[in-house]
Amino acid sequence: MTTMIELRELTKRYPGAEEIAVDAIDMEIHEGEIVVLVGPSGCGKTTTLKMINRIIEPSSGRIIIEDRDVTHENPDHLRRRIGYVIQQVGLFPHQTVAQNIATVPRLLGWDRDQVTERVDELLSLVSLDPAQHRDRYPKELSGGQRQRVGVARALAADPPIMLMDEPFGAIDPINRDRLQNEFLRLQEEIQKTIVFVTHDIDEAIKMGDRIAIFGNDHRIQQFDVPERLLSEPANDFVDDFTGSGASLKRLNLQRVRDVELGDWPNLPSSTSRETLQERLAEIEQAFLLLLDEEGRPVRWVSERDLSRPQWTPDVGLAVRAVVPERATLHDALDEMLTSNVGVAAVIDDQRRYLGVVDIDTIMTAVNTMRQETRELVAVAAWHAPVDGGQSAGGARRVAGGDA
Ligand SMILES: Nc1ncnc2c1ncn2[C@@H]1O[C@H](COP(=O)(O)OP(=O)(O)OP(=O)(O)O)[C@@H](O)[C@H]1O
Repeated sequence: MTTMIELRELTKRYPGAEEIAVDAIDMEIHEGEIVVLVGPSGCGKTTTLKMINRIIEPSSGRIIIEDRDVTHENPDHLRRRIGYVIQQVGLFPHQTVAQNIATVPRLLGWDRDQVTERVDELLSLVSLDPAQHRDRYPKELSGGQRQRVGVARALAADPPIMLMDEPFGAIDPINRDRLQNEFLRLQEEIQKTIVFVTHDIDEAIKMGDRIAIFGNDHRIQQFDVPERLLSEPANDFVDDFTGSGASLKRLNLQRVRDVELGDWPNLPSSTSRETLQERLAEIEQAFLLLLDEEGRPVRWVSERDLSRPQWTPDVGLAVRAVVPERATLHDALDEMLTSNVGVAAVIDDQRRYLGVVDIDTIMTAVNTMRQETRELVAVAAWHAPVDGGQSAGGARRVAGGDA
Protein backbone atom coordinates (compact mmCIF):
# COMPACT_ATOMS: atom_id res chain seq x y z
CA MET A 1 0.00 0.00 0.00
CA THR A 2 1.43 3.36 -1.03
CA THR A 3 1.24 6.11 1.54
CA MET A 4 -0.16 9.28 0.01
CA ILE A 5 -0.44 11.64 2.98
CA GLU A 6 1.48 11.56 6.23
CA LEU A 7 0.71 13.84 9.14
CA ARG A 8 3.42 13.94 11.79
CA GLU A 9 2.68 15.47 15.19
CA LEU A 10 0.49 18.00 13.40
CA THR A 11 -0.60 20.67 15.86
CA LYS A 12 -2.59 23.89 15.75
CA ARG A 13 -2.93 26.49 18.43
CA TYR A 14 -4.87 29.53 17.20
CA PRO A 15 -3.30 32.85 18.23
CA GLY A 16 -4.77 33.99 21.52
CA ALA A 17 -6.79 30.80 22.02
CA GLU A 18 -6.58 29.13 25.39
CA GLU A 19 -7.27 25.63 24.13
CA ILE A 20 -5.23 23.78 21.60
CA ALA A 21 -7.32 23.14 18.42
CA VAL A 22 -5.45 20.08 17.10
CA ASP A 23 -3.02 18.23 19.30
CA ALA A 24 -0.17 16.26 17.73
CA ILE A 25 -2.05 14.27 15.12
CA ASP A 26 -0.22 11.34 13.51
CA MET A 27 -1.80 9.69 10.48
CA GLU A 28 -0.84 7.77 7.39
CA ILE A 29 -3.37 7.84 4.59
CA HIS A 30 -3.02 5.37 1.73
CA GLU A 31 -3.41 6.00 -1.96
CA GLY A 32 -7.00 5.48 -3.16
CA GLU A 33 -8.69 5.18 0.24
CA ILE A 34 -11.40 7.29 1.82
CA VAL A 35 -10.40 8.31 5.33
CA VAL A 36 -13.14 9.96 7.37
CA LEU A 37 -12.43 12.33 10.24
CA VAL A 38 -15.36 12.28 12.64
CA GLY A 39 -16.00 13.60 16.12
CA PRO A 40 -18.00 16.10 18.18
CA SER A 41 -18.24 19.79 17.33
CA GLY A 42 -15.02 21.71 17.93
CA CYS A 43 -12.75 18.65 18.21
CA GLY A 44 -10.48 19.84 15.39
CA LYS A 45 -11.62 17.93 12.26
CA THR A 46 -11.88 20.95 9.96
CA THR A 47 -8.67 22.47 11.27
CA THR A 48 -6.84 19.20 10.55
CA LEU A 49 -8.31 19.05 7.03
CA LYS A 50 -7.40 22.65 6.27
CA MET A 51 -3.85 22.11 7.43
CA ILE A 52 -3.41 19.41 4.77
CA ASN A 53 -3.74 22.01 1.98
CA ARG A 54 -2.41 24.76 4.26
CA ILE A 55 -5.48 26.97 4.20
CA ILE A 56 -4.59 26.95 7.88
CA GLU A 57 -0.90 26.94 8.76
CA PRO A 58 0.15 24.40 11.36
CA SER A 59 1.77 25.65 14.58
CA SER A 60 4.10 22.67 14.51
CA GLY A 61 4.45 19.24 13.00
CA ARG A 62 4.85 18.12 9.40
CA ILE A 63 2.74 17.32 6.35
CA ILE A 64 4.25 14.88 3.88
CA ILE A 65 2.56 14.25 0.55
CA GLU A 66 3.85 11.55 -1.78
CA ASP A 67 7.08 11.40 0.22
CA ARG A 68 7.65 15.14 -0.07
CA ASP A 69 7.63 17.41 2.97
CA VAL A 70 5.20 20.15 1.93
CA THR A 71 4.96 21.87 5.32
CA HIS A 72 6.74 24.89 3.86
CA GLU A 73 6.02 24.48 0.15
CA ASN A 74 4.31 27.30 -1.75
CA PRO A 75 0.66 26.72 -0.76
CA ASP A 76 -0.69 27.76 -4.19
CA HIS A 77 1.26 24.96 -5.84
CA LEU A 78 0.09 22.56 -3.18
CA ARG A 79 -3.58 23.48 -3.63
CA ARG A 80 -3.53 22.80 -7.35
CA ARG A 81 -2.73 19.18 -6.58
CA ILE A 82 -5.47 18.91 -3.97
CA GLY A 83 -9.18 19.19 -4.76
CA TYR A 84 -11.30 20.80 -2.06
CA VAL A 85 -15.06 20.50 -1.52
CA ILE A 86 -16.91 22.25 1.28
CA GLN A 87 -20.45 22.34 2.62
CA GLN A 88 -22.58 24.92 0.75
CA VAL A 89 -19.98 24.44 -1.98
CA GLY A 90 -18.70 28.02 -2.19
CA LEU A 91 -19.42 28.32 -5.91
CA PHE A 92 -18.82 31.78 -7.37
CA PRO A 93 -22.39 33.15 -7.72
CA HIS A 94 -21.73 35.43 -10.70
CA GLN A 95 -20.03 32.74 -12.76
CA THR A 96 -21.75 30.01 -14.75
CA VAL A 97 -21.39 26.35 -13.87
CA ALA A 98 -18.83 25.97 -16.68
CA GLN A 99 -16.79 28.95 -15.47
CA ASN A 100 -16.86 27.66 -11.91
CA ILE A 101 -15.60 24.23 -12.94
CA ALA A 102 -12.94 25.77 -15.17
CA THR A 103 -11.35 27.79 -12.33
CA VAL A 104 -8.26 25.66 -11.80
CA PRO A 105 -7.71 24.56 -15.44
CA ARG A 106 -7.73 28.27 -16.41
CA LEU A 107 -5.24 29.07 -13.66
CA LEU A 108 -3.08 26.30 -15.05
CA GLY A 109 -3.24 27.93 -18.51
CA TRP A 110 -5.15 25.19 -20.38
CA ASP A 111 -6.40 26.28 -23.79
CA ARG A 112 -10.07 27.03 -24.35
CA ASP A 113 -11.03 23.82 -26.20
CA GLN A 114 -9.30 21.67 -23.64
CA VAL A 115 -11.18 23.45 -20.84
CA THR A 116 -14.57 23.13 -22.59
CA GLU A 117 -14.03 19.45 -23.20
CA ARG A 118 -13.01 18.86 -19.58
CA VAL A 119 -16.02 20.78 -18.21
CA ASP A 120 -18.45 18.63 -20.22
CA GLU A 121 -16.65 15.45 -19.26
CA LEU A 122 -16.84 16.36 -15.56
CA LEU A 123 -20.51 17.35 -15.71
CA SER A 124 -21.32 13.94 -17.21
CA LEU A 125 -19.19 12.26 -14.56
CA VAL A 126 -21.25 13.84 -11.76
CA SER A 127 -24.53 12.96 -13.53
CA LEU A 128 -25.45 16.42 -14.83
CA ASP A 129 -26.34 16.85 -18.50
CA PRO A 130 -23.71 19.27 -19.87
CA ALA A 131 -26.03 20.88 -22.45
CA GLN A 132 -28.63 21.63 -19.78
CA HIS A 133 -26.39 22.78 -16.98
CA ARG A 134 -23.14 24.32 -18.23
CA ASP A 135 -24.55 27.84 -18.77
CA ARG A 136 -26.65 28.05 -15.63
CA TYR A 137 -25.77 30.13 -12.59
CA PRO A 138 -25.47 28.51 -9.16
CA LYS A 139 -28.76 30.05 -7.98
CA GLU A 140 -30.54 28.20 -10.81
CA LEU A 141 -29.53 24.81 -9.37
CA SER A 142 -30.89 22.66 -6.55
CA GLY A 143 -28.73 22.03 -3.47
CA GLY A 144 -27.80 18.55 -4.72
CA GLN A 145 -26.90 19.86 -8.17
CA ARG A 146 -24.72 22.58 -6.64
CA GLN A 147 -22.94 19.97 -4.58
CA ARG A 148 -22.29 17.92 -7.73
CA VAL A 149 -20.82 21.02 -9.40
CA GLY A 150 -18.63 21.51 -6.33
CA VAL A 151 -17.30 17.98 -6.72
CA ALA A 152 -16.75 18.51 -10.48
CA ARG A 153 -14.85 21.73 -9.76
CA ALA A 154 -12.62 19.98 -7.23
CA LEU A 155 -11.86 17.24 -9.77
CA ALA A 156 -11.18 19.62 -12.66
CA ALA A 157 -7.40 19.36 -12.77
CA ASP A 158 -7.51 15.65 -11.84
CA PRO A 159 -5.77 16.07 -8.48
CA PRO A 160 -4.66 12.85 -6.77
CA ILE A 161 -6.08 14.06 -3.44
CA MET A 162 -9.51 15.38 -2.49
CA LEU A 163 -10.38 17.06 0.77
CA MET A 164 -14.09 17.15 1.54
CA ASP A 165 -15.52 19.07 4.49
CA GLU A 166 -19.09 17.96 5.28
CA PRO A 167 -19.79 17.91 1.53
CA PHE A 168 -23.34 16.57 1.94
CA GLY A 169 -24.09 18.28 5.25
CA ALA A 170 -26.63 20.78 3.91
CA ILE A 171 -28.61 18.29 1.80
CA ASP A 172 -31.89 16.67 2.91
CA PRO A 173 -31.57 13.02 4.02
CA ILE A 174 -32.99 11.38 0.88
CA ASN A 175 -30.84 13.35 -1.52
CA ARG A 176 -27.89 12.92 0.79
CA ASP A 177 -28.18 9.13 0.49
CA ARG A 178 -28.35 9.46 -3.26
CA LEU A 179 -25.30 11.75 -3.40
CA GLN A 180 -23.34 9.44 -1.10
CA ASN A 181 -24.10 6.47 -3.37
CA GLU A 182 -23.23 8.44 -6.48
CA PHE A 183 -20.02 9.57 -4.90
CA LEU A 184 -19.05 6.00 -4.02
CA ARG A 185 -19.74 4.99 -7.62
CA LEU A 186 -17.59 7.88 -8.83
CA GLN A 187 -14.79 6.90 -6.46
CA GLU A 188 -14.73 3.40 -7.97
CA GLU A 189 -13.86 5.12 -11.24
CA ILE A 190 -11.51 7.85 -10.06
CA GLN A 191 -9.78 6.12 -7.12
CA LYS A 192 -8.69 9.34 -5.44
CA THR A 193 -7.17 9.59 -2.02
CA ILE A 194 -9.91 11.28 -0.02
CA VAL A 195 -10.02 12.86 3.40
CA PHE A 196 -13.62 13.44 4.38
CA VAL A 197 -14.91 15.35 7.42
CA THR A 198 -18.32 14.70 8.95
CA HIS A 199 -19.88 14.83 12.39
CA ASP A 200 -22.29 12.02 11.46
CA ILE A 201 -21.07 8.57 12.50
CA ASP A 202 -23.49 6.83 10.11
CA GLU A 203 -22.08 8.79 7.18
CA ALA A 204 -18.57 7.97 8.39
CA ILE A 205 -19.34 4.24 8.48
CA LYS A 206 -20.91 4.32 5.05
CA MET A 207 -18.22 6.37 3.32
CA GLY A 208 -15.01 5.48 5.13
CA ASP A 209 -12.51 2.75 4.28
CA ARG A 210 -10.97 3.86 7.57
CA ILE A 211 -12.26 6.27 10.18
CA ALA A 212 -10.41 8.50 12.63
CA ILE A 213 -12.49 9.42 15.67
CA PHE A 214 -11.41 12.69 17.26
CA GLY A 215 -12.11 13.37 20.92
CA ASN A 216 -12.79 16.47 22.97
CA ASP A 217 -9.07 16.54 23.81
CA HIS A 218 -8.42 17.35 20.09
CA ARG A 219 -6.55 14.09 19.60
CA ILE A 220 -7.37 10.93 17.66
CA GLN A 221 -9.00 8.32 19.90
CA GLN A 222 -9.01 5.48 17.36
CA PHE A 223 -8.09 5.19 13.69
CA ASP A 224 -9.33 1.96 12.20
CA VAL A 225 -11.62 0.15 9.77
CA PRO A 226 -15.33 0.61 10.57
CA GLU A 227 -15.90 -2.98 11.75
CA ARG A 228 -13.22 -2.64 14.35
CA LEU A 229 -14.58 0.67 15.67
CA LEU A 230 -17.95 -1.00 16.15
CA SER A 231 -16.72 -4.29 17.57
CA GLU A 232 -13.63 -3.21 19.50
CA PRO A 233 -13.90 0.44 20.56
CA ALA A 234 -10.55 1.56 21.99
CA ASN A 235 -12.12 3.40 24.92
CA ASP A 236 -15.42 4.58 26.42
CA PHE A 237 -15.41 7.73 24.32
CA VAL A 238 -15.34 5.74 21.06
CA ASP A 239 -17.93 3.34 22.43
CA ASP A 240 -20.26 6.24 23.28
CA PHE A 241 -19.62 8.02 20.01
CA THR A 242 -20.30 5.02 17.80
CA GLY A 243 -23.39 4.68 19.94
CA SER A 244 -26.08 2.10 20.30
CA GLY A 245 -27.65 0.05 17.54
CA ALA A 246 -24.46 -1.61 16.35
CA SER A 247 -26.42 -4.13 14.25
CA LEU A 248 -28.23 -1.37 12.41
CA LYS A 249 -24.95 0.47 11.88
CA ARG A 250 -23.39 -2.66 10.43
CA LEU A 251 -26.04 -2.51 7.71
CA ASN A 252 -24.13 0.52 6.47
CA LEU A 253 -21.11 -1.70 5.94
CA GLN A 254 -22.59 -4.18 3.58
CA ARG A 255 -23.57 -3.49 -0.01
CA VAL A 256 -26.56 -4.90 -1.81
CA ARG A 257 -24.26 -6.40 -4.45
CA ASP A 258 -22.50 -8.50 -1.78
CA VAL A 259 -25.59 -10.38 -0.67
CA GLU A 260 -27.59 -13.01 -2.48
CA LEU A 261 -30.59 -11.30 -4.05
CA GLY A 262 -34.03 -12.81 -4.02
CA ASP A 263 -35.87 -13.45 -7.26
CA TRP A 264 -39.37 -12.11 -7.79
CA PRO A 265 -41.81 -13.39 -10.42
CA ASN A 266 -41.77 -10.86 -13.25
CA LEU A 267 -43.14 -10.38 -16.75
CA PRO A 268 -42.92 -7.72 -19.46
CA SER A 269 -45.41 -4.91 -18.95
CA SER A 270 -46.84 -5.62 -22.42
CA THR A 271 -48.12 -9.03 -21.24
CA SER A 272 -51.86 -9.62 -21.71
CA ARG A 273 -54.25 -9.54 -18.78
CA GLU A 274 -55.08 -13.25 -19.14
CA THR A 275 -51.43 -14.31 -19.03
CA LEU A 276 -50.81 -12.11 -16.00
CA GLN A 277 -53.78 -13.68 -14.24
CA GLU A 278 -52.57 -17.18 -15.06
CA ARG A 279 -49.12 -16.43 -13.77
CA LEU A 280 -50.44 -14.85 -10.57
CA ALA A 281 -52.50 -17.96 -9.89
CA GLU A 282 -49.33 -20.10 -10.06
CA ILE A 283 -47.13 -18.14 -7.68
CA GLU A 284 -47.17 -17.75 -3.92
CA GLN A 285 -46.55 -13.98 -4.01
CA ALA A 286 -49.52 -11.63 -4.11
CA PHE A 287 -47.87 -9.33 -6.65
CA LEU A 288 -46.20 -9.71 -10.02
CA LEU A 289 -43.42 -7.36 -11.03
CA LEU A 290 -43.74 -5.82 -14.50
CA LEU A 291 -40.68 -4.74 -16.46
CA ASP A 292 -40.59 -2.31 -19.39
CA GLU A 293 -38.99 -3.24 -22.71
CA GLU A 294 -35.51 -2.34 -21.37
CA GLY A 295 -36.01 -4.68 -18.41
CA ARG A 296 -36.56 -1.84 -15.90
CA PRO A 297 -39.05 -2.40 -13.06
CA VAL A 298 -42.20 -0.31 -13.58
CA ARG A 299 -45.23 -1.68 -11.73
CA TRP A 300 -46.50 -4.20 -9.24
CA VAL A 301 -49.85 -5.82 -10.08
CA SER A 302 -52.11 -7.91 -7.87
CA GLU A 303 -55.14 -10.07 -8.55
CA ARG A 304 -57.30 -7.13 -7.49
CA ASP A 305 -55.76 -4.84 -10.10
CA LEU A 306 -56.32 -7.46 -12.80
CA SER A 307 -59.92 -8.19 -11.92
CA ARG A 308 -61.10 -4.61 -12.16
CA PRO A 309 -63.80 -4.26 -14.83
CA GLN A 310 -61.87 -1.43 -16.43
CA TRP A 311 -58.66 -3.03 -17.72
CA THR A 312 -55.90 -0.63 -18.76
CA PRO A 313 -52.32 -1.69 -19.40
CA ASP A 314 -51.05 0.68 -16.66
CA VAL A 315 -52.93 -0.83 -13.70
CA GLY A 316 -51.09 -1.51 -10.46
CA LEU A 317 -48.68 0.35 -8.25
CA ALA A 318 -45.64 2.19 -9.54
CA VAL A 319 -42.38 0.62 -8.35
CA ARG A 320 -40.95 3.21 -5.97
CA ALA A 321 -38.62 1.25 -3.72
CA VAL A 322 -35.56 0.69 -5.91
CA VAL A 323 -31.90 0.62 -4.94
CA PRO A 324 -28.74 0.45 -7.01
CA GLU A 325 -26.39 -2.47 -6.42
CA ARG A 326 -23.86 -0.34 -4.61
CA ALA A 327 -26.40 0.93 -2.09
CA THR A 328 -25.92 -0.29 1.46
CA LEU A 329 -28.30 -2.72 3.14
CA HIS A 330 -29.28 0.22 5.33
CA ASP A 331 -30.46 2.10 2.22
CA ALA A 332 -32.28 -1.03 1.06
CA LEU A 333 -34.05 -1.35 4.41
CA ASP A 334 -35.08 2.31 4.26
CA GLU A 335 -36.53 1.80 0.78
CA MET A 336 -38.21 -1.43 1.76
CA LEU A 337 -40.09 0.35 4.52
CA THR A 338 -41.65 2.68 1.93
CA SER A 339 -42.70 -0.17 -0.36
CA ASN A 340 -46.25 -1.53 -0.37
CA VAL A 341 -44.91 -4.91 -1.34
CA GLY A 342 -42.28 -5.11 1.42
CA VAL A 343 -39.29 -5.55 -0.86
CA ALA A 344 -36.82 -3.23 -2.58
CA ALA A 345 -36.10 -3.90 -6.26
CA VAL A 346 -32.39 -3.87 -7.08
CA ILE A 347 -31.27 -2.26 -10.34
CA ASP A 348 -28.02 -1.90 -12.29
CA ASP A 349 -26.55 1.34 -13.69
CA GLN A 350 -29.02 1.20 -16.60
CA ARG A 351 -31.87 0.80 -14.07
CA ARG A 352 -32.49 -2.80 -15.23
CA TYR A 353 -33.98 -5.28 -12.75
CA LEU A 354 -31.50 -7.59 -11.00
CA GLY A 355 -33.46 -9.04 -8.09
CA VAL A 356 -34.99 -8.02 -4.79
CA VAL A 357 -33.91 -7.46 -1.22
CA ASP A 358 -36.41 -8.47 1.45
CA ILE A 359 -36.38 -8.70 5.22
CA ASP A 360 -34.92 -12.23 5.13
CA THR A 361 -31.96 -10.98 3.09
CA ILE A 362 -31.34 -8.31 5.73
CA MET A 363 -31.68 -10.71 8.67
CA THR A 364 -29.33 -13.24 7.07
CA ALA A 365 -26.76 -10.51 6.43
CA VAL A 366 -26.97 -9.23 10.02
CA ASN A 367 -26.53 -12.72 11.42
CA THR A 368 -23.60 -13.50 9.12
CA MET A 369 -21.88 -10.23 10.01
CA ARG A 370 -22.40 -10.90 13.71
CA GLN A 371 -20.82 -14.29 13.34
CA GLU A 372 -17.91 -12.90 11.29
CA THR A 373 -17.33 -10.10 13.78
CA ARG A 374 -17.22 -12.65 16.61
CA GLU A 375 -14.61 -14.62 14.68
CA LEU A 376 -12.69 -11.44 13.88
CA VAL A 377 -12.62 -10.42 17.52
CA ALA A 378 -11.50 -13.92 18.51
CA VAL A 379 -8.67 -13.82 15.95
CA ALA A 380 -7.67 -10.29 17.00
CA ALA A 381 -7.60 -11.32 20.68
CA TRP A 382 -5.43 -14.30 19.79
CA HIS A 383 -2.92 -12.07 17.95
CA ALA A 384 -3.13 -9.05 20.26
CA PRO A 385 0.21 -7.90 21.64
CA VAL A 386 0.60 -8.21 25.39
CA ASP A 387 0.28 -4.42 25.85
CA GLY A 388 -3.20 -4.52 24.28
CA GLY A 389 -2.23 -2.35 21.27
CA GLN A 390 -4.41 -2.43 18.19
CA SER A 391 -3.45 -2.93 14.61
CA ALA A 392 -5.47 -1.63 11.69
CA GLY A 393 -6.15 -3.00 8.27
CA GLY A 394 -7.75 -5.92 6.53
CA ALA A 395 -10.81 -6.39 8.69
CA ARG A 396 -13.17 -4.72 6.28
CA ARG A 397 -12.58 -7.38 3.66
CA VAL A 398 -13.15 -10.09 6.22
CA ALA A 399 -16.48 -8.77 7.40
CA GLY A 400 -18.02 -8.68 3.98
CA GLY A 401 -17.82 -6.32 1.03
CA ASP A 402 -15.01 -4.48 -0.63
CA ALA A 403 -16.80 -1.16 -0.37
N1 LIG B 1 -10.07 30.87 13.38
C1 LIG B 1 -10.10 30.40 14.63
N2 LIG B 1 -9.64 31.11 15.66
C2 LIG B 1 -9.64 30.62 16.92
N3 LIG B 1 -10.11 29.41 17.25
C3 LIG B 1 -10.61 28.64 16.26
C4 LIG B 1 -10.63 29.10 14.90
N4 LIG B 1 -11.19 28.12 14.14
C5 LIG B 1 -11.49 27.10 14.99
N5 LIG B 1 -11.14 27.42 16.26
C6 LIG B 1 -11.28 26.54 17.44
O1 LIG B 1 -10.51 25.38 17.23
C7 LIG B 1 -11.19 24.23 17.69
C8 LIG B 1 -11.35 23.23 16.55
O2 LIG B 1 -12.20 23.79 15.56
P1 LIG B 1 -12.60 23.02 14.24
O3 LIG B 1 -13.41 23.95 13.41
O4 LIG B 1 -11.39 22.42 13.65
O5 LIG B 1 -13.52 21.87 14.83
P2 LIG B 1 -14.48 20.83 14.11
O6 LIG B 1 -14.22 19.53 14.75
O7 LIG B 1 -14.33 20.92 12.64
O8 LIG B 1 -15.91 21.35 14.56
P3 LIG B 1 -17.34 21.41 13.78
O9 LIG B 1 -17.81 20.01 13.63
O10 LIG B 1 -18.17 22.20 14.75
O11 LIG B 1 -17.11 22.12 12.49
C9 LIG B 1 -12.51 24.71 18.25
O12 LIG B 1 -12.38 24.83 19.64
C10 LIG B 1 -12.71 26.07 17.62
O13 LIG B 1 -13.42 26.92 18.45
